[in-house]
Parts: sequence; structure tokens; C-alpha cells
Amino acid sequence: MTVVSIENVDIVFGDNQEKTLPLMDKGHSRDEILGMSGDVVGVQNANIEVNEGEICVLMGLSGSGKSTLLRAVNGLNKIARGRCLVRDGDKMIDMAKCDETTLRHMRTHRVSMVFQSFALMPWLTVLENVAFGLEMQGMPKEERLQKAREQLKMVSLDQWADKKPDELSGGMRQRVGLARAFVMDTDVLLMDEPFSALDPLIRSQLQDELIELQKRLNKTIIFVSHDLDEALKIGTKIAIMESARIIQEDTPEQIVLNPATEYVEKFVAHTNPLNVLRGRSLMTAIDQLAVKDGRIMVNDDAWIELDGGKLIKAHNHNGEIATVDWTPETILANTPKEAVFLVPANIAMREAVEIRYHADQFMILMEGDQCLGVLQDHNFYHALLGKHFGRDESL
Ligand SMILES: Nc1ncnc2c1ncn2[C@@H]1O[C@H](COP(=O)(O)OP(=O)(O)OP(=O)(O)O)[C@@H](O)[C@H]1O
Repeated sequence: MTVVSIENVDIVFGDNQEKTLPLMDKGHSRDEILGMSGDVVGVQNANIEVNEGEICVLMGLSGSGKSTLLRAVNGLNKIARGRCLVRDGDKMIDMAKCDETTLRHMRTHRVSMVFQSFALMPWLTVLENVAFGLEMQGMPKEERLQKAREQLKMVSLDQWADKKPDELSGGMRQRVGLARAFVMDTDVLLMDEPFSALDPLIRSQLQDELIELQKRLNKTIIFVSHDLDEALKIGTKIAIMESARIIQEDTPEQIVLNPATEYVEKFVAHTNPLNVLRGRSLMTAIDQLAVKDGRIMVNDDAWIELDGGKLIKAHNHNGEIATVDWTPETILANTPKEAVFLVPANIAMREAVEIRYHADQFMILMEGDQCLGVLQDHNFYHALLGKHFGRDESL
């Protein structure tokens, strides 16, 4: 179900929109337009659909338009053209065109925002800060303090309820920010670089907590980040922005495998593929393996025999090799090191590397009883060195 739908959105800062919009349509660049009309193009022709339970990350360099687009979703930025629709029950409300009463209703019940600067009120306690938004919803005091307490527990800060924000570390304050957003129980959460001011360990921990909270609460989240590793970790969908435009929108794995432009490729070149890539995109497919005397050669020493795609045997020069049907529950220490592991085709690269670290042999990727391909060391090196753009068919 679509919860947020951004349709052909243009956002322009400045007073010359009648002049600027036609310049945009003629294909002038953002810099040219700044020179010609004095206006800054914040967002140009953005289109995104975010479904219930998705985390959509807007990613790009500073100034690319991420925050501008995010702020349009709760009506903080004026839209020059296009629509920004947010679900309200069975209706979609255009945040750019609705009246003040509807906008207030949407902001208190449907969309809430978490900022990079924690924006806590220093004179209120941690508990009161979390409960503050509920007061705006008109909830009675006891009920809102109770809800705020539950939420603080979820971010492990219940012991800190009566402290003031300045008695907390940055990471703790950002957790209060998260609790304050989640307590509102709105369907949509907008998060503008909420973790970027934190040191890497705390940041990674909060990312994990966000993913956990999200699993439990099934919110729809739009998250701004300039860090592709963060985007790949938490995003179910990533929209990459450059100079006010969305230049690629895709799943994390597809962004890493098929960067649309050099700009995206530069980001991807610095990421760690272990948590993103899956067996199917790393493997050498069965039909790419050489066949000698009816044997499908995995490497110089090992081969497999198939019948209608089903595995009959795996061999090497010592004879037949035992196989292990791997599942995520398999305890590697209890499995033979000499075995060929049969793994699901969507196995995460990290899991496959763990198996290879334990076992001496290649792996076979399975879909049901069908062998799709094999994974061995050069497939991993290939991905780790970022050579998976435009796959090398000779593998
Ligand atoms: N209120 C404003 N008035 C004028 N120009 C603005 C305003 N807000 C943003 N801009 C301009 O719009 C462009 C996009 O800015 P935006 O803050 O959305 O980028 P960003 O990708 O979020 O960058 P950062 O990561 O640095 O926050 C920039 O050129 C910026 O100068």
C-alpha cells in the first residue's frame, strides 16, 4: 500500500518562478538558472512512491536537495509544481495544497519528523520531552506520561526519565529524539540525518535500534543521509540525488550492482558489499562453467554432475565430496570442513564468506532442488574489489 507518493515535484527558492520553471523545462542546469533568474532549484521533477513498512533513504552529497524534498512531505517546503501525497486512512492528502486544519491534523497524527539537532527542550525532563507531542494531540496528562515511559523503555532510557537533556550524551539525546518521534505513533516518520552528528559506534548501534523498532512497529520511514553505507544498511529502497534530481532509485543491492552514473559509482566504490550483495549476484551460473567429458568443471580440481538441474554428485581428484544442506540455523562448527555446502541462492555475502572461512570447498547455490550456480573465492574477491560493475562473463 502506497503511503507517500511524490509526483513530478519541483521546488524553487526565490521570487522568479514564472521565469525559472520554463528554464527548467528547457533543460538549463541549476547553475545556469541561478545566473539567469537568481532562483535556486531545490528539487527538480522528483518522483518516489514509498509503501507501508518501507524505509526509503534519500542519499546524496550536501546541497543535492535531500532535506528540501523531505521537508515537502510534511508541508514545510512549498512545492512549485507536482503533488506530495500522504495517506490519511483511505484518502491521499496533498500536503502542498491542503488547508491549515488538514495540515495540522496530518502533522499531529500522520507524519512526524526527527532532526539531526535533537531539538529537545532543555527546561523539560527527558520524559516530558518525549510526551510533549502527545500534549499537542490533546492526550490527557497521565496517559501521555505513561506512553512516553513505555517509549523510553523501548530505547533503553527508562532510568533517565527525570533527567534534563543536558545531562545526557549526544547518542542518548538522539535516542530521546527517536522515542519522541515513535511515541506520536504516526504512520510516517521523516528523519533528517538523525545520526550524522554521532560517533561511528553509537551511530551503528542506533541504526540497529532503528531497524529493530521498525520491524516491531512497521512504520513508513523516509530517511535522509549522505552516507551510502548507512543507506545500504537501513534502506529497503534508496533514491540517490544529485543537483536537485533523483538520478537513481532502486534496492540497495541493485544500486551496488548497477550504479546508474559515475556519480553513483563513486559512492559505491567506497562501500562494503558484505552486507548488501547476495549469492545470486555473486555466483558463476552453471551455464558459464566449462563442460569436459560430460563433467561440469567448477575449477581445475573439482566438478559436479547434474541431471535436469538436480545435483547428482560433486567430485574432486580424491573422489566424491560430501554435501551439507545449509540453512541459517546450521551451526558451522558441527559440519565437516571438507563438504560442499548447498546454500539458498539469496544467501547474504557475509554468510557465504563465513561458510568459506569454515569449509575448504566451493558452494552450490540452490533454488528448490535446482542448482543455479557456484560460489568460490574469486567470486568474493571480484565483489570485494568492486569489479562487479558490468560483470566479467569469463568468470
Ligand atoms: N530556505 C532556503 N532558501 C534558499 N535556498 C535553499 C533553502 N533551503 C535549501 N536551499 C537550497 O536548496 C539546495 C538544496 O539544499 P538541501 O538542504 O535540500 O540539500 P541537502 O542535500 O539536504 O544538503 P545537506 O546534506 O547539506 O543538508 C541548496 O542549494 C540550498 O542552498
